[in-house]
Amino acid sequence: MGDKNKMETRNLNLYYKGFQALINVSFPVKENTVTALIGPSGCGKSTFLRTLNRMNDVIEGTRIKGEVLLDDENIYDAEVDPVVLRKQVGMVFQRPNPFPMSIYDNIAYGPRIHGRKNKDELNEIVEKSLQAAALWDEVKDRLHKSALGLSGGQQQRLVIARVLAVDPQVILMDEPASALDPISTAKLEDLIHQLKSSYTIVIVTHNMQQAARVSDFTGFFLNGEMIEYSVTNTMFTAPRIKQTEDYITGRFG
Ligand SMILES: Nc1ncnc2c1ncn2[C@@H]1O[C@H](COP(=O)(O)OP(=O)(O)OP(=O)(O)O)[C@@H](O)[C@H]1O
Repeated sequence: MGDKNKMETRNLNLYYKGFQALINVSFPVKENTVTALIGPSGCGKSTFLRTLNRMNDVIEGTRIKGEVLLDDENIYDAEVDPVVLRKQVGMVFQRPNPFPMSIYDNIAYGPRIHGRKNKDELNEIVEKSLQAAALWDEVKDRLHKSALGLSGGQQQRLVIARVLAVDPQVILMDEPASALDPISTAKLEDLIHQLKSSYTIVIVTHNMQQAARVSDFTGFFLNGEMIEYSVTNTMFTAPRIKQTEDYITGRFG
C-alpha cells in the first residue's frame, strides 16, 4: 500500500451558483489504495468525487476555489485538457450505462477515439480489459452481441472494463453497487480489491459494511465538510468525532 498521495485536494470550495456545496475540503487519496467517501444524503460526496476529474465543469454555474492535485499537478490549471484528464481519472456511475452497441465495441470505443485503429491491438485491449474486469470468461463467446443483453452486474463490470481500456490511473466510483443484487455486489467488491494493485480507487457508498469491506481509508462528509478522515478500520472501530460515530452506528443519515 503506497504512501504517496496520488491525488490531493487543498482547501477545496465548490459553489453551485449561490450555494456552497464543499467547504475547505483538504483530502489525500493514497496511491494503490481504495478510499471510501461516506456521509448522509446531500453532504457533498458525489460533488466532491466529480471535482476529481472535473465532471462538475459541465454543470452550469459551478465555481471552485482551491486546488485538486494529480501527481502534484493542479488539474484545474489552464493547460490541462479535461478530456485527457478524464482518461487518466475514469468514472463509474450508480447505474451501469453501457453504450447500445456490442460488448466489443463498448470496450474498443475509447481506444478508437484516442487513435488506436489496429485490429490486433484492439483485440488485445478488449481481452485484457475484460480479463481485468473479471468479465472475460462470461462474455468471450458473445463479444459481438449487444451489451444491453448483459445482467446489471455484468454491465457494471463492462463499464469498468471500458474505463480500464483507456489506461486510467485513478478510478472514481459513485455508489457502483447500488443497483446490483448481493451476488453481483460481492463480485464487484472482489474486483475492486483486485484492481487496487494497479489503480487508485475512490468510491462513494451509502453502505457502511461495504465501506468497511473494500476500503483502506475513509472520509466522512457532513454538510459539505470532510470532518473525519482515517484508516478505515480506525474509523469504524474508534471514530474520533461524535457525528461520525452517530452516523456509522446508524443513529442518523
Ligand atoms: N447541479 C446542482 N445544482 C445545485 N445544487 C446541487 C447540484 N448538485 C448537487 N447540489 C446540492 O449540493 C449538495 C451536495 O450534493 P451531492 O449530490 O454532492 O451530495 P451527496 O452526498 O452525494 O448526496 P447523495 O448521497 O444523496 O447522493 C446538496 O445540497 C445538493 O442539493
